[in-house]
Amino acid sequence: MSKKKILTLVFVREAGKILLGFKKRGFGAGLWNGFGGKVEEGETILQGAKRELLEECGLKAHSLKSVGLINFEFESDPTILEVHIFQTSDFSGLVAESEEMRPRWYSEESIPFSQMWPDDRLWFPYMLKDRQFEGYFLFKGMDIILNHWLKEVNLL
Ligand SMILES: Cc1cc(-c2ccco2)c2oc(N)nc2c1
Repeated sequence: MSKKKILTLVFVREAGKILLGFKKRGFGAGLWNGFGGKVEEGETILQGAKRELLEECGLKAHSLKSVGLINFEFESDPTILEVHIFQTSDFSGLVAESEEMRPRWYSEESIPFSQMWPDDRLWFPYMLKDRQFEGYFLFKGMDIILNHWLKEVNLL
């Protein structure tokens, strides 16, 4: 029976730049990514996304826009990671490093895809154009995509 884990990812955008975090430890360590993690018991996905953003980089999101939903699977593990992806430009606070993440603003023209999960270069174009999408990726290890699909959707 395959288990499902619900995770969030939040990307902060401002003036042609996007805030990424360098993951310092744990799952995805050594890669630049959005801010997020597991949704805890008793919180909504939105609450979990805002909580992780605040914990990981010090920013408080006042609103989040849903941009994507991706199911990830690893060949070696039956658990499906259901990742809810959001973006925000409606935030306050000062960017701060945490135990988990080292934040850094990147120009949208120079995103470090070679130091990110390999799926990112496939779906970032949707997010950067504010187009909503759904997708599925089957991984072998951390860096080989065995199979995937992506489709644009219109949710709202
Ligand atoms: C397999 C996988 C997982 C995640 C993830 C972990 C926590 C939230 O998302 C990814 O994030 C990105 N950008 N690609 C990813 C691939």
